[in-house]
Amino acid sequence: MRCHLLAIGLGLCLVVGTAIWALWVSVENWLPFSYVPFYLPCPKIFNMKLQYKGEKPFQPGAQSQYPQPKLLEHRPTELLTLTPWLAPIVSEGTFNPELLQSMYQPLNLTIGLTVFAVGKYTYFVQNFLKSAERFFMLGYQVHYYIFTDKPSAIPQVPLGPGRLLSITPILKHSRWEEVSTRRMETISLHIAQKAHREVDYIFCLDVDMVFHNPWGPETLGDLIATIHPGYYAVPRQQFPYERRHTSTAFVPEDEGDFYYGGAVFGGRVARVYEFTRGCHMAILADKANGIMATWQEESHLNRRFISHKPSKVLSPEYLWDDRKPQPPSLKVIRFSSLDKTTSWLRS
Ligand SMILES: CC(=O)N[C@H]1[C@@H](OP(=O)(O)OP(=O)(O)OC[C@H]2O[C@@H](n3ccc(=O)[nH]c3=O)[C@H](O)[C@@H]2O)O[C@H](CO)[C@H](O)[C@@H]1O
Ligand SMILES: [Mn+2]
Repeated sequence: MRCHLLAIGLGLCLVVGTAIWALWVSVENWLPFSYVPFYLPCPKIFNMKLQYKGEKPFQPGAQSQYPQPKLLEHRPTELLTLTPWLAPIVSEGTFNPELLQSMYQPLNLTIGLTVFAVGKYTYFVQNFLKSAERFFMLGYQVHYYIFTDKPSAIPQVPLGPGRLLSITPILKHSRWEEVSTRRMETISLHIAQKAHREVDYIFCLDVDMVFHNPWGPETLGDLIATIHPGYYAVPRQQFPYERRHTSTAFVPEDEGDFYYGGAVFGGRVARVYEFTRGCHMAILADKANGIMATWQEESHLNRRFISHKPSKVLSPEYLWDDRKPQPPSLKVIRFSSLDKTTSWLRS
């Protein structure tokens, strides 16, 4: 009798258990799919096929009178001029500005420039823009894209003909690391939503910097990286790459070409879209694991440039630091970061 009762009891438990499980499975299927907001990289936009502004055929320019290039001439500069994957390294003396101007000007190109000014960093916008109006891509159409949490704090700087400025309001994140890191996400979304229809090339620059000398078409290329002024003379083992295996930005000791700065990168708008989107995905993966890379998006940028080599590399002329004396190997400083009170700015 007791055996019978036990068997019935067990059977009942089994039936009830199965019923509860079946109910849970069906309820789970009914529940709407829920994302944690940060993990949501806007799937709709990322799956869109972008219709870019239109390919410009590259045609030889009109100018034919310029100094002859000589194969046997000694090196044009003390700096390396070519990477091992045959990308040019741009520095003074490696190019003829007039020749490049005559080749690129007829193409009627539009160059985008993204700058972020969140919180107290709006303080830098005036000098950044004034200096850009003097030196950045003169003679080309330029579209400045300013991202800020305080549009009213963006000063009116007179712009030359063919030069436009648009302001996109963004949220202020409380931690400065987050502000800096989120740039990859914002830039890729902005390219997908707008910039891919408006510009041919796009540069993404820090705002706490000023132009001191011309920045022209020598900087144009598919994917552009810039050598960081702090690490151009340092062995790769000492590069401040992310060294934790748990991060997607991890770089082993025996890998890496140059240490690139997060303050200057760019290229053809389609390539910058892919690049920033890739970095953003990697940042999201880290975020999911509770990791912030050592140098935030700069660590991810460096990781990505190892597997997605830049087609052109800018020398530290294009990313200098005013606190450092100009070394004899650099003939000009074109763009340089200001000495700033970091604790005040980031507070
Ligand atoms: C020498 C040095 O230490 N360089 C690192 C530092 O550069 P920086 O000290 O140059 O970083 P930063 O303070 O300039 O921040 C990067 C940019 O983000 C924007 N911004 C940042 C914070 C903020 O509150 N509001 C705002 O608008 C702004 O455009 C700024 O130029 O930090 C970066 C973070 O990615 C990189 O790791 C750099 O390697
Ligand atoms: Mn900076």
